[in-house]
Amino acid sequence: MSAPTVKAQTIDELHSLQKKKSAPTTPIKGFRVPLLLSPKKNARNSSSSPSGKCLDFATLENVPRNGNRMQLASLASLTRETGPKVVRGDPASKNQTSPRVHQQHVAEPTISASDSSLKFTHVLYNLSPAVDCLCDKLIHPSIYRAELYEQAIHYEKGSFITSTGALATLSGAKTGRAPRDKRVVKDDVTGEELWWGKGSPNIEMDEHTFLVNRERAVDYLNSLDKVFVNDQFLNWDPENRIKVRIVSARAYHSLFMHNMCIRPTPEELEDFGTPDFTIYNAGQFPCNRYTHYMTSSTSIDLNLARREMVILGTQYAGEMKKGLFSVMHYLMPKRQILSLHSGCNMGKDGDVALFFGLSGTGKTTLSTDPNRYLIGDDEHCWTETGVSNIEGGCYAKCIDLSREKEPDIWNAIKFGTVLENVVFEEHTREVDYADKSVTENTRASYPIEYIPNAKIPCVGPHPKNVILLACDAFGVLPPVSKLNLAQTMYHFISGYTALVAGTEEGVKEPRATFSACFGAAFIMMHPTKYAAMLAEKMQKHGATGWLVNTGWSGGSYGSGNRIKLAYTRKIIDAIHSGSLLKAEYKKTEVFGLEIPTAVEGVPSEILDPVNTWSNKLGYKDTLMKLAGLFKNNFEIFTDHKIGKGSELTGEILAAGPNF
Ligand SMILES: Nc1ncnc2c1ncn2[C@@H]1O[C@H](COP(=O)(O)OP(=O)(O)O)[C@@H](O)[C@H]1O
Ligand SMILES: C=C(OP(=O)(O)O)C(=O)O
Ligand SMILES: [Ca+2]
Ligand SMILES: [Mn+2]
Repeated sequence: MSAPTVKAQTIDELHSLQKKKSAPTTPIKGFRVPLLLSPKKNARNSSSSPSGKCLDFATLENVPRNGNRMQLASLASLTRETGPKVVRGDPASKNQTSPRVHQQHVAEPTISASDSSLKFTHVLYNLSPAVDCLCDKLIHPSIYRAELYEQAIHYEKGSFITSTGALATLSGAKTGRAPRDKRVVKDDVTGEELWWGKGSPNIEMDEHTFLVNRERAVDYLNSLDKVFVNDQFLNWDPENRIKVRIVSARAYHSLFMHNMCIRPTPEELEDFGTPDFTIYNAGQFPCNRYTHYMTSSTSIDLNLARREMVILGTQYAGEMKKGLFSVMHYLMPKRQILSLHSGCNMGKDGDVALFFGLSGTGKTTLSTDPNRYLIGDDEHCWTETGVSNIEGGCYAKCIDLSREKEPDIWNAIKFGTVLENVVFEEHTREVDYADKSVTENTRASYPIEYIPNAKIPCVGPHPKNVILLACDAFGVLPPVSKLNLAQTMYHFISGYTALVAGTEEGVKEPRATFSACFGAAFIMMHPTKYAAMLAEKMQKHGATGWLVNTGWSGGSYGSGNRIKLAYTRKIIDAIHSGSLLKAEYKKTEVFGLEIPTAVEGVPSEILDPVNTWSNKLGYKDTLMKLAGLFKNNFEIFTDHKIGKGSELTGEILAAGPNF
């Protein structure tokens, strides 16, 4: 589970991985991305520096509750009265002669002032370098995106425009999340409310250490000439919408969150007010590993009481998205709303399906279905009235992406899309999606409206089908099984998948992962809390549970093959249409799963995995091995009750493998 890191030893090496040196075609001298901004060697001393019209950072408490002013407090140091002066706009902007500042009090320099209080930090707010208030004119999203492109290309090495117009970026040394470096402040309240200890993703830190890291991040951000501030929303359910602010140092991060969160209208931005939650992303700067609770130079720190998150030592953008998801996993259940690590789509008749699954199991691929409306690919809420997407964008894996198999995702990779860690051909700027030189975890982040069938607003009625995706690299789980409620709960709490480890390490043996609620890295309370809510909702609304293996068939990884995406799609079609509910079923040994004898468009012999293995003994051994892993994993849950009565709990315990 450790964070994927990049294979390069130096920054230059990393950057050389990104571009493929093909045989030279026509040498196009000087063909590079044109510099769209007026370059200034020393932006700080440029004409943009205002004279005397700047302000000190106020502390959070001192700031007027006013949309325009709040943002200037974003970088407040908690320990110093004076600090860098904040101005709005791009320091390199030509026409920016006297930036307007949004607070009247002018700080008197004091003898104790440090150098940082003498400098300016420019805030690019929901990116508009224009100094005038952006609220009085309609700003097209394309302008935001173009400005962020310009910032990235001009200032961030490794940023390029690909042949389809996407922004290729590098996330640096970290190319995946770092769950072991996540810390959560344990105080009187969270100590009681959250899930701590074995199996829990919440590793404790104290308030003081949080403030140490917060100060480190804020000082780093303050030392820069400019920072980006995004004010956006989470959750398409208007009654449970959360206001988030992201303060970051890179245009890449700002564009990523612009795509991933819900984008406010200019009117909403004007009335934005105080955010409910703030991220300080100082990912280029490490934490001090001698700080208490730190075990590496990376730290992702969550403080629920302060409603803040601090990121140090990782530039992987997914930390922000999934960090906010953790926050929702705390806030929503407190309102009796179930938060879900799932994709979600809806048919023409309004039938909604949820797709649960760990990373790489197919949530994004299978919820993005040209025949259905996409509600969202990764994070949802289920309330008394139905489902809502938490996000405003999608984050697709793009390793081996093909136009033919995943046309909607392919076509979404265009201007405005952030393409992380992909390799492209130097002259044509065509991306080679098969190339894993930088990482296997290559990603595309795009606004949800880039998918033609997106359902805007991203809400829908109660789900009819709950699909649990497992990518079983052992190759013993059936391609599809119909689950009763107890089995659904058993598999939901287990959260199984087995992927193959990094291919280059020559790992032959698949590695099983059990991640409670198919998202143990993100849940904040005990898994049974979410499971009980899911059981209650599925029962109430008559939803059917399904287990779909998107992994191996005909043998484990190494001898078998991954089930063809086209077959999985046929299986999913049959679930959606209701035809699979009426199929004929038989029960498997050991796992006791109900499997259909036929599915339209899928060869019947693959439906029972035993048929696909030529080595029958090998099949049985592998099946027993997996069953044992399930049993071991479930041990920590046997003492917990699900829901009010003990009946369901007993049924759930009995719903696992029997041997
Ligand atoms: N049978 C299959 N079902 C689903 N995905 C498959 C299948 N075979 C290969 N894949 C690939 O597996 C990956 C699934 O990733 P993705 O949908 O992004 O996962 P998630 O959103 O759950 O993290 C995609 O790259 C997809 O092309
Ligand atoms: C973004 C992530 O989610 P997923 O792989 O589920 O799409 C992640 O786990 O970093
Ligand atoms: Ca995802
Ligand atoms: Mn996904």
